[in-house]
Amino acid sequence: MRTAYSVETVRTAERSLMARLPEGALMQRAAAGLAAACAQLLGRVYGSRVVLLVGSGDNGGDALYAGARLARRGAGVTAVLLAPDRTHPGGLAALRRAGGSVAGVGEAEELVQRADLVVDGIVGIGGKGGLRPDAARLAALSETSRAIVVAVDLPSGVEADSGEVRGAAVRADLTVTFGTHKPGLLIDPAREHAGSVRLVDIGLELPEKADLEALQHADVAALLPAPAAESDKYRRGVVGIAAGSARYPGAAVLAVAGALRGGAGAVRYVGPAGSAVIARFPETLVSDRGPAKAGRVQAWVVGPGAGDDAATVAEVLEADVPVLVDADGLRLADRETVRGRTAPTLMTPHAGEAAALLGVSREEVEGARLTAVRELAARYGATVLLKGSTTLVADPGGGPVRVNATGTPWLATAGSGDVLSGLAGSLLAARLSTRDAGSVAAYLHGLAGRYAANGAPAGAHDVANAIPQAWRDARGAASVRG
Ligand SMILES: NC(=O)C1=CN([C@@H]2O[C@H](COP(=O)(O)OP(=O)(O)OC[C@H]3O[C@@H](n4cnc5c(N)ncnc54)[C@H](OP(=O)(O)O)[C@@H]3O)[C@@H](O)[C@H]2O)[C@@H](O)CC1
Ligand SMILES: Nc1ncnc2c1ncn2[C@@H]1O[C@H](COP(=O)(O)OP(=O)(O)O)[C@@H](O)[C@H]1O
Ligand SMILES: [K+]
Repeated sequence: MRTAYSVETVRTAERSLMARLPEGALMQRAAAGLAAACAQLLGRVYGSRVVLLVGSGDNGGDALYAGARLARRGAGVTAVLLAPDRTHPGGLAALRRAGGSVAGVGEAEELVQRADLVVDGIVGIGGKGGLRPDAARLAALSETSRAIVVAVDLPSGVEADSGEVRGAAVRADLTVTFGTHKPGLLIDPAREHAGSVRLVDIGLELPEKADLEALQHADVAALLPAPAAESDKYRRGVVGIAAGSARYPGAAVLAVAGALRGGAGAVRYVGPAGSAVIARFPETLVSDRGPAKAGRVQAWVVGPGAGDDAATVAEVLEADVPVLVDADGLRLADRETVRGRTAPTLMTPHAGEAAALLGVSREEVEGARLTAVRELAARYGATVLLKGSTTLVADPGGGPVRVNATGTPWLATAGSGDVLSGLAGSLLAARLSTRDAGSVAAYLHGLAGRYAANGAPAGAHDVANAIPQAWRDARGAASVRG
């Protein structure tokens, strides 16, 4: 599991470690890791031109000590000081001793234009609010520079705890972060500013409960349902799909396509698109009765392509099994009914649907995904999976939010959300919790999107067809294969 911790937790861990170590030891560990990453990117350090953008805090100190290490290996290093009288004194002295030089903000543009490598030490976890004007100008220079840009701990200008970006922010090729990932490094829009992220271990001891978690192959492998010798289709779980309409029969077909690859033993379909579903997937159990009379299921999916069929949504929400609500179902579901359910509910909005539920704009949701997903989960008393460039899954009672890193923008294709809801519903029927079902489905769906697209456009049915490949890939990390 990859984990990320908030600034407050990082500060607490740093304080306790610093109390046990000689002064400056942590910063030396950080600077050594930073300098090594820079050297690797440069290839040849000797003779390279390095510009450090140095703010008045310890983030600037890291940049200066790393710059000193590069200068000792023959790089020409110049530090642009945002606040010359408040620059980290030890770092500045080290750079000078190593032969580095110092410049003012006025000289930054020319220096950055000629640089091979720019190191962003403007602000790290001590940054508050949007960047101040001088810092914002330096950040903007980094955006237009042809040099490699390495951010120290975080790209300056992004919010460490939320991934929000309010105004100018450095756009890095690589971010070298210390001790732990910060949530913002894994959530867009900040994630995009970070480029690749390298974690340098500085020995921090962090609590067990993280603020953000990202599943990895081995975590997914451990959660995937696998049939045992005594399994039959009912024991494996039956998922009910109440989706599609005369107008949108395709949504039903795609949700069933996802569900058939999700580990349930059988897929039951109710709704007006039965003939389209059976024509494509004859293994589906199609019922022409409503959800309450369709036969037993261990989980329901309701909403994809449902149009205005509020009655079916209400009927499904009455079932005492886990329910996944997606697409039109989100608009049609009564909030108090969802809150009052005793069995778990998983809601899967994209940013536009989340915005409508929260009464804010789509841009606001996209700019502050973490806040939006937590707020929705709290309002509905349900697990919420917020789709998009970084998919987030939040439980209503708090706890670590899951972030999915496997997706690809090729997934932004009509119907791919329907495949996801079928897949997640199937995992619910196979008895995963709403949080695990949502995050495992997002993981497999993202991976399937990569396999299906492989650098070229793919349709939603291609994504569904690639789920088994994603599943096998994730299971490859497990020790026992079935
Ligand atoms: N502690 C440790 O053990 C270790 C810490 N490490 C490193 O320390 C970093 C944290 O250092 P930090 O606490 O000094 O804060 P930092 O990120 O440099 O920023 C504060 C400075 O920025 C300024 N500033 C604030 N907001 C601003 C804005 N919007 N726009 C412009 N300026 C703004 C603010 O100015 P002030 O408000 O004081 O006027 C202040 O001077 C951390 O990210 C990691 O890199 C590593 O060495 C590992 C060991
Ligand atoms: N930029 C992106 N990067 C990664 N995944 C994306 C991106 N945009 C959309 N997706 C994914 O594609 C799927 C689209 O779902 P949705 O918006 O519900 O589409 P539809 O309603 O057409 O099925 C979701 O799983 C979402 O997370
Ligand atoms: K920085």
